[in-house]
Amino acid sequence: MHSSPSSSPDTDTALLDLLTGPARPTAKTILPRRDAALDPLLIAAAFASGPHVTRNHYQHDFFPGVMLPQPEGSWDWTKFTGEDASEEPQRKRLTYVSRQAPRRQRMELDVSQSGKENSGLLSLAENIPTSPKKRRSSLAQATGDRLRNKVSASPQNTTAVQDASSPFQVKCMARTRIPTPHGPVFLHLYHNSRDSKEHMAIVVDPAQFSGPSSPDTPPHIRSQTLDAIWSKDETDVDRITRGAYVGRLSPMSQQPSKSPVDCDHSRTRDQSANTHQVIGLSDIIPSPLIRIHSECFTGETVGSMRCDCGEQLDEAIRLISQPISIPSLSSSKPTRTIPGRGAVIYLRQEGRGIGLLSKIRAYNLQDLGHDTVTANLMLGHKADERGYEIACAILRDLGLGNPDGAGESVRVLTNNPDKVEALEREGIHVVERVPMIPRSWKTRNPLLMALPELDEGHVAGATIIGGKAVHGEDLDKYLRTKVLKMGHMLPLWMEDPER
Ligand SMILES: Nc1nc2c(ncn2[C@@H]2O[C@H](COP(=O)(O)OP(=O)(O)OP(=O)(O)O)[C@@H](O)[C@H]2O)c(=O)[nH]1
Repeated sequence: MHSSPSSSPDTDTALLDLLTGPARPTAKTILPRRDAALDPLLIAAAFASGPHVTRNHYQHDFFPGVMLPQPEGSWDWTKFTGEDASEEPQRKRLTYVSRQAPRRQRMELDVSQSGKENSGLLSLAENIPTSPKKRRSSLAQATGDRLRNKVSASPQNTTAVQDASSPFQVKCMARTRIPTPHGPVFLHLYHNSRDSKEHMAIVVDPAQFSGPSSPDTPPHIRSQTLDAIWSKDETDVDRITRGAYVGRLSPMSQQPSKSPVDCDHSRTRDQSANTHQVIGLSDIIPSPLIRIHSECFTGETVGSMRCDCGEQLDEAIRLISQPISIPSLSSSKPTRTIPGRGAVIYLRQEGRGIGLLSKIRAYNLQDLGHDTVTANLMLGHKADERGYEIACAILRDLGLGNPDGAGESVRVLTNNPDKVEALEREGIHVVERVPMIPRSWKTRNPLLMALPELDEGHVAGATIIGGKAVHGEDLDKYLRTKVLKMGHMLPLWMEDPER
């Protein structure tokens, strides 16, 4: 506002007040500061009542916020309630709900229960504590003999690892059909009595959609524990809902599977084996192709190019799904083709068993120049902390790897010699190791580029399911470390880029 030359300052102020109202009194005008900043400790001590308040109360946060690193006097005193210090502070109690059955109940698993359908493994496996490393030995030792007896008493309901020192069981809780870019698979979810993780089996066996197996076809790959009758009260709908059905499930087709005791899985397999012996079919039908795969969230879900795990999972399903040509036994019959068959056992052991948290830290150490192995060691882990006992129990449940019992030998997709050794140690009969050559190596290595199986469709792209080949500095380093430090059986062809 401009004041007119004729107006006085008083008139101007009066006019201003008229238009805007009188100036508000400020805190400064009402309560002028007379003193220095107050010491919050002194004030807290003044408010505290009784001699029981000592200086230790300050150290133990008796006066919340007083000890926080704030400028002196800046603590918000409106938060101070002035409560009697002799009273216990009211703490909000959280309610913890345990998924674990009481210890007494877990330990009471008895041979006497073994005749009872659905009594043992289900409750045991569903109530396994979440820290398997600490609990493993005590639970296994305490219940060892009882569980072993139990398994032998009801073989159709559980599949046990045959290692007497650490007996445990697996049970297929549910199965469903999953369509993939490579064809349909059956996803099986397993519980086990050693850890609380949901390990899985991805079974490739599309022949199951075409009806029961016949003497001149390989046996279907099915879970014995899934097909078992779990309880007397179980209805057909219950069985179908958990995946115990045959053929292709649809609104028009809903046929529950029979218990292995009734149709006898083992007999079916034995019969097939016998038939194979007579006509020599087992010699010409290759053993099912399997892969034991360890979870890799970064590689499989995020599409990380630090490793080739996503690609390996995809490649394994692709290779297992490839149709199999069977030469004819008689000259009058033509060569025939049967659908590919096998399984990926998907183990929840992220980061070679060290877990996702440690793996993420290991990646940062790798960025600092360390390789996969030294990064693990620097974090106090072993280079590889995985175990394969659960995988073997799942294989057995699926009738794989145990030709002496009711199963078939297997071919294993891996470059890792430790895996083959671990499977054989557990009694899995491996007839062949099939190498997993990284897709990018097939496209970049001049020696491998001529491979007839090289799929033109898999040239460049992402690493996740249905993806293509990728390569990069991190991945090259990762693969080199596998070959040079972990003994993976891959033909190393590229120069060390850091030289
Ligand atoms: N600790 C750690 N784990 C990793 C790293 N990269 C991938 N992994 C994990 O390694 C596991 C896969 O292991 P691989 O060595 O690729 O495969 P393998 O199963 O031993 O060998 P192959 O059968 O030949 O593929 C998964 O659990 C991944 O999460 C890494 O840099 N550090």
